[in-house]
Amino acid sequence: MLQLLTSSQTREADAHTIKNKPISSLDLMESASNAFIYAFKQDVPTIDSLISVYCGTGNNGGDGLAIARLLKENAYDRISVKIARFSAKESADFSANLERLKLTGIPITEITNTDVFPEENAEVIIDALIGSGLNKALQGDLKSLVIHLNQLQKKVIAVDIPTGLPSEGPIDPDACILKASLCVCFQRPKINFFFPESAKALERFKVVEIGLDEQFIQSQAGPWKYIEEKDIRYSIKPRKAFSHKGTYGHALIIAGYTETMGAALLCADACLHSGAGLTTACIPENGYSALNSFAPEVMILPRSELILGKSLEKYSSIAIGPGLGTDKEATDLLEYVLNFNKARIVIDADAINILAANTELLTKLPKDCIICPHVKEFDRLFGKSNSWWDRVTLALKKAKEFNLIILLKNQYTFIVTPDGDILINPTGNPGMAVGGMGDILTGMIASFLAQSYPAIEAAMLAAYIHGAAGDQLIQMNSIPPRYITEQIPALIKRFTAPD
Ligand SMILES: NC(=O)C1=CN([C@@H]2O[C@H](COP(=O)(O)OP(=O)(O)OC[C@H]3O[C@@H](n4cnc5c(N)ncnc54)[C@H](O)[C@@H]3O)[C@@H](O)[C@H]2O)[C@@H](O)CC1
Ligand SMILES: [K+]
Repeated sequence: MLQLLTSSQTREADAHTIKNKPISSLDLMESASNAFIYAFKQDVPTIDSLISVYCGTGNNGGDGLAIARLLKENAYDRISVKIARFSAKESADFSANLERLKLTGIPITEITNTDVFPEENAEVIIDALIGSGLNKALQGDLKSLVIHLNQLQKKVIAVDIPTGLPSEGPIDPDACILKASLCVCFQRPKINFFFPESAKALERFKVVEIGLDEQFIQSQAGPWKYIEEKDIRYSIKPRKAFSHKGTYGHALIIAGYTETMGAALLCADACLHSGAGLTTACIPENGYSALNSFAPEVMILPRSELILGKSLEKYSSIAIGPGLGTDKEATDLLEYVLNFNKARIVIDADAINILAANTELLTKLPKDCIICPHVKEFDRLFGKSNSWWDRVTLALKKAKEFNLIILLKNQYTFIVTPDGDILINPTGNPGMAVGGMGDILTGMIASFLAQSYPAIEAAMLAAYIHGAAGDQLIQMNSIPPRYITEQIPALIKRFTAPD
């Protein structure tokens, strides 16, 4: 997993690398600028593009100056540089790069006030105004410049981070930010890239290596971790020779209601496709024939038997919630499952809403229980938050308080653990924003739990593979959740095979 850094940790990583590699800070800036050029060339391959590089006077601006020079060395020769000089401060590496730039003949314009902006006919703007050194909201001249640049509606490529976006912490919905179509960021994505509010700052990002000390970065403390494919490969266990269905556990899916039986079917079917040895669905009687034709491998536990107190002893995992409804019977079922207290449980959808209406049940959740709310379910359960940063911070507090794993759905799903980690899932795409998608995910988690994966791994595997299945279908505008299920067995096999 990639350890993500706050801006102050990034500064420490820069300083550590400079001291111990060793490398001069000017050479590190050169390395960062070269890495930017590498990504830039893939995105803007046409060397006669008109490019304007907007630079502040700190190190982000220093990068901008070096980038302009290196672009010229890479045959892009229609470049101009605009320096926003609204204060007398400039960093040493900015000054050194300005001297180097002056030798290239690239035209340099200084913007010292915002009464008149220089004419701008560039097709591409490179944003090197402010980077991770942002320490307050944009205001005054810099804010006017950013508003002006946004109004030009050009393609903007940001260096390290879009000007005005904080690297971490709540994103003010009214903040003035230079909107980038691409951000090329250094060594690690910024934590704030994973929150929906960052959509106003950037459309996509690419991460480039600049040569910071990886061992130092990975040893940093902090909850934010980014899941990689190798974590999935490391975690997945191959099916063994001489194994039988009993080896892979027995999952029970308690779900479905007359109007929402489909949720139960999708959930049980996804559980089956994710490798559980046996899957049983506890659904109302009017769903039996649908289940038998949709997924004949899935067995049935009559809802009436469970209500009468049927033992749960034989199930290795239980999923409860998809399409369950929130009536008295559903509440009784959830309470019955929680009182059993031995199962490995995943709670979703209506069962989360039942928890929200009966918060005393939260104290009955067994250790390492997984809940997988979307944003509305989360807010209903734990109260409203003003920003995603606040919401995920609250999830961290609640995960510790109730000893539970919270899988908070988002384009980048957050898996928040009682040990204080926030694992960010990188897979998935907007085509997956379709009803029923969460039911698939819940079935997958139940399946991995049944197969004895530790709960955090079960959540991580399910989130990653669910998203990866969606990414395999990226050519579809919207993806019916059933199609995700079809992808699962082969994807698991692929991640099991040696890389
Ligand atoms: N050696 C290093 O430390 C490296 C730094 N790099 C670059 O350096 C950047 C960070 O540079 P700096 O720390 O110099 O900071 P920035 O260049 O991001 O910002 C410059 C200065 O602007 C001022 N400022 C902050 N918020 C402001 C606001 N709202 N309005 C007006 N002024 C404001 C601050 O005094 C800050 O120091 C990174 O984003 C990256 O682009 C890279 O060159 C890699 C190596
Ligand atoms: K920037």
